[in-house]
Amino acid sequence: MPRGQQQEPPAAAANKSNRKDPPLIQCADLILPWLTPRELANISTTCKTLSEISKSITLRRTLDASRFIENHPVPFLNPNNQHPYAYFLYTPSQLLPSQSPLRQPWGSQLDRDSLGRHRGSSACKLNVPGEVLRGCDSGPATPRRGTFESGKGVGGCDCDCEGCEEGGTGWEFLGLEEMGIMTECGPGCGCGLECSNRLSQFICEYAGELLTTEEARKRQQIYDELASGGQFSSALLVVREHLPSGKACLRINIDATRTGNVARFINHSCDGGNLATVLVRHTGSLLPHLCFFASRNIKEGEELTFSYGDIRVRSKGLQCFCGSSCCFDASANNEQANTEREYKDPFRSSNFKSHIANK
Ligand SMILES: C[S@@+](CC[C@H](N)C(=O)[O-])C[C@H]1O[C@@H](n2cnc3c(N)ncnc32)[C@H](O)[C@@H]1O
Repeated sequence: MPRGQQQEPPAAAANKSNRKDPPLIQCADLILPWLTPRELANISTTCKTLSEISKSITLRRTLDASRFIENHPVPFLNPNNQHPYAYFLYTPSQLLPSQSPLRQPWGSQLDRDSLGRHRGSSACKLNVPGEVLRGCDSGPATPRRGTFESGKGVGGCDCDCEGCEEGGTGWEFLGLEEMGIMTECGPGCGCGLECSNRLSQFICEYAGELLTTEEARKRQQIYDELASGGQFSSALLVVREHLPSGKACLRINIDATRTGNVARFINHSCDGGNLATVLVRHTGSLLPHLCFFASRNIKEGEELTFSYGDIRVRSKGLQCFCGSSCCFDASANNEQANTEREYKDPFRSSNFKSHIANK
C-alpha cells in the first residue's frame, strides 16, 4: 500500500490532547520518538493515551528504519518472531564514535505528515553530526580542501576532473590508486553530479562507527559475550587492505551495531553471495568508504549477501543458514565434500580481505 494511503494508526489519541492534558501528553508526539523501545514500552504502561501514541510510533518505525533519510523506505518484516524492529541509530555514512548521536528521533507523526515523502539523499537534514558525504538538495556542496595537504586544488578540491580547476587526486603519493582503491570526485569538489569522475554506482555503503583496532577488539569481546546468550547479533566489519607484497597496510573497522545503515542487515553467504566490497575514496575524505557493488546480475527479490570471509557465524558455534551449495555447515557434515569443495572467496583476487567481527 503506498505510504500516503496507510491506515491512520491510533495516534488520533495524540491529536485529541488538549490544554487540560498533562504536559507530557501534550508534547508526547515530540518527546516519545526520542525514546528507545524499552523506554517506550515503559511509558506506554502509564496511561491509555501514551500507550496508543507509543503503538503508533512503533508502527511508523516498522515502516522505515532509515528515518526517511534514504530514497526508499527500509521496512521491517519479521516472519520469525514478535519483535517489530531492530533498534539502532541511523547514519547514511561512516562516522567517528564521537560523532555518533546518543539519540535520534524516530517514528514521529511530524515526519510522516510534514514530509509525506522520502527526503532522498539529503543527508544535510539529518540530525547526525557526522560528515555529509552525499549530495544535498539544498544547494551545492561547499568546496573544501582535502584532509591531506597535497598542495593541490588551491581554494577548492584536490581532484583532476574537468569540472574542477586544478591538480591531481592528491592520493598518488600514497600509492592508493595502484592498490586498487577507487578515487572519485565527491561533495568536496566543485564539479557536479554529471562529472565523469563520479562513476561508481554502488548498491550501498557499509556505514557505521569507524573504530580504532583497539576499540574494535574491546567491542568485539563485549559482543561475543552478549552473543553467547543467543539473542544478540553484532555488525562489526573489519576490512584489511593488503599491499601486493601481502603485508596488511591498513585495517578498517566499521561497527554498525549501534549506529549503521541498511547494510547492517546484509547476511553472510559461504559462496560469496552477490555482493563484493570495494573501498571507494571521495576527494577530500581522508578515509575510504566501504561500498557494496553487485558481483553478478541480481534478480528482483533476491536476497543481498556477501561473504563475511572468515566465517564468524561458524566460529561462534552457530549454524550457518546461507543455504548455498558450498556452505561450511553443509560441508562439515560431509568430510569428503569438504575436501573437494572449493571455497569461493570473492576477495581472493583483490587487495581486500574482510570479515564480520573477527578479532
Ligand atoms: C550484520 S548482521 C546481519 C543481519 C542480521 N541477520 C539481522 O537481522 O540483523 C550479522 C549477524 O547476522 C547473523 N547471520 C548473518 N548471516 C548468517 C548466516 N549465513 N547464518 C546464520 N546467521 C547469520 C549472525 O547472527 C551475525 O552475527
